[in-house]
Parts: sequence; structure tokens; C-alpha cells
Amino acid sequence: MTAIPFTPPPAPENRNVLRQRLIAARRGLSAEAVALLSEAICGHLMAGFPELEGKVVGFCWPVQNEPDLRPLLLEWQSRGGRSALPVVTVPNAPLAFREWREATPLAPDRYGIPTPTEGPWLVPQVLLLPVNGVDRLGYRLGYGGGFFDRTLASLDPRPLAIGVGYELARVADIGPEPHDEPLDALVTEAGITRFRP
Ligand SMILES: Nc1nc2c(c(=O)[nH]1)N(C=O)[C@@H](CNc1ccc(C(=O)N[C@@H](CCC(=O)O)C(=O)O)cc1)CN2
Ligand SMILES: Nc1ncnc2c1ncn2[C@@H]1O[C@H](COP(=O)(O)OP(=O)(O)OP(=O)(O)O)[C@@H](O)[C@H]1O
Repeated sequence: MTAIPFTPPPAPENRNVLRQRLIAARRGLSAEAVALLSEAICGHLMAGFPELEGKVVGFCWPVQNEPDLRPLLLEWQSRGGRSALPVVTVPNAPLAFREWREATPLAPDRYGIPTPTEGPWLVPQVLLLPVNGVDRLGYRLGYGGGFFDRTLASLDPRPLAIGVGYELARVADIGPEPHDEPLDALVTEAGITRFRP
């Protein structure tokens, strides 16, 4: 009998090991690589999701080599769209979102992530979620705060959830738990993966 190669999903306590490994791999990318990969991701989003350009789109300020989507958000703004950045009000709660424009003042939040200090609070119709890891069914590994799971579970209607990340974030199975909210689609430098219609 031939052995079938099979990597079992991580037990919940090993998610942090996987998360740290994937974050370290991304942090190993050069600034030049991040710029090229980010451009490719923005191109796929622009071409593949034309319906987003007039919407309220939540995204994340790029930290730790996350994809830089700012040029795309500015382009959508010029076409009538609005952009929003997450604001952690309290841990263990859904994220709030505040409008971001080029002139919006930002200050580091408790994690050091630049966050709007003024401007209207918005409800996103679409969320572009950075992924540290993502599996074949569209389950995502973030930083372990559970913020986006809580946010997706709390918003009605649920926003379209599009993961953004690099091919190096793909794993077979993150071992989803009941609270994990799957992505609708994933965009990497290689293109678009749709997980549900
Ligand atoms: N760029 C960016 N902004 C984002 C997110 C993101 O994924 N990327 N978030 C996506 O949700 C939210 C922030 N989520 C975070 C969750 C945990 C930690 C973190 O470092 N946790 C520490 C514990 C720190 C503490 O509790 O004081 C840890 O896990 O070691 C950071 C950010 C909102 N802003
Ligand atoms: N809807 C929810 N209600 C209550 N607790 C939740 C909910 N979603 C997630 N959690 C809790 O948040 C914690 C972190 O979850 P998880 O490891 O999936 O975070 P993550 O998706 O990697 O992080 P993030 O979304 O902040 O980037 C878990 O302990 C989980 O119990």
C-alpha cells in the first residue's frame, strides 16, 4: 500500500505555532517584493471586483509586510467609493470602522497600528481582510484577536469578506473552530480564488 501524504490540521493550541511561522515567512519578504506583490493584488482586485468601486470598503493599514492596498482605495475613492479603517474600541468586541482619506489624521492604537483619530464612523459593505494564513476552504488565520470573526458575525447584512495575502500564506487546513468565519474569496499575487458563489 502506498502511504497518502497527509498533514493533519493543527490542534487549536498549535494555531499559534502555525501563525508565527507564517508571519515570520511574510516578514522575510523584501520591501521590493512587498511592493510588487501588493501591486499585483491591487490589480486583481480592481479587475475582478468592479462592483466594489462605489462601496464602503474596510481595509487594513499595512503593517508587518501586509499587502499595501492604499493606492487601490484612493483610486476607488476618486470613483465615488469610501474607505474605512478598523478601530479597536475594546478587545473581545467587534471592530468599529472610521473613514480614511489621504488627509485623515492617524495615531497608533494599542498594537501600534495607525488608526484614524477623527472622521465619520462607517459600516463597511465589503471587508478586505489581511490573512496570515488561509486554507483550502477559505478559513483564515489573523493575529489571534478574533476581531474579524466577531465583526463578520455581528454585521447584518454580513459584508462581503475578501482575504488579501500572498501565496506563501496558503495551508491545507487551519483546523477551523466553530467561531471561525470563512472568507468569500481570496486575492493573492497569483489571482482570485472564490470559496463561495
Ligand atoms: N494591519 C492590520 N490592522 C488590523 C488588523 C490586522 O490584521 N492588520 N486587525 C485584525 O483583526 C485588527 C487588529 N488585530 C490585532 C490582534 C492581535 C494583535 C496582537 O498583537 N496580539 C498580541 C496580544 C497583544 C495584547 O493583547 O495586548 C498577541 O497575540 O501576542 C494585534 C492586532 C485591527 N487592525
Ligand atoms: N464571534 C465570536 N464570539 C466570541 N468569541 C470569538 C468570536 N470569534 C472569535 N472569538 C474568539 O477570539 C479568539 C481568537 O480567534 P482566532 O484565533 O480565530 O483569531 P484570528 O481570526 O486569527 O484573529 P483576527 O480576526 O483578530 O485577525 C478565540 O479564542 C475565539 O474564541
